[in-house]
Amino acid sequence: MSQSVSQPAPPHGRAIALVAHDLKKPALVAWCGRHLDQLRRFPLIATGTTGGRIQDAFPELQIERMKSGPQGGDQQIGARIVEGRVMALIFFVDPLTPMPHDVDVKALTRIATVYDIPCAQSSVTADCILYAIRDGHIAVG
Ligand SMILES: O=C(CO)COP(=O)(O)O
Repeated sequence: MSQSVSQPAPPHGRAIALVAHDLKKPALVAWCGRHLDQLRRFPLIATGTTGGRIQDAFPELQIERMKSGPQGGDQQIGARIVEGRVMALIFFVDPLTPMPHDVDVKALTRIATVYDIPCAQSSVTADCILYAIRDGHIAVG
């Protein structure tokens, strides 16, 4: 008879979306590492490559991965925002490298603004968003 191993229930409620351009991925992985206790309490979604990097570094996190950003992943996260399923967007943007999918990047940050979703583009601002969630200033559900 096999022994059942109890898994923690997956968190529910609105997600924290995690996205980073290539040169910023190490900074986002490091940021996640500093906030594992808080991040594991929320559903996490990410663009494909970003989510893979975070998952590799922290296998204990449950991350729903979209397509890669240039393949439509930014748009998938934008759609989740429109559906009311995202409470914060952590998007470490590389402002110095031209992106072939620049329109998608703009569309994602634009739709976050349209829906008044807190959006952080750096570690310090991402910290502020987590403090705001912790202190009840951002609705989780
Ligand atoms: O390009 C991105 C955001 O615009 C991120 O996509 P990846 O996480 O797939 O690299």
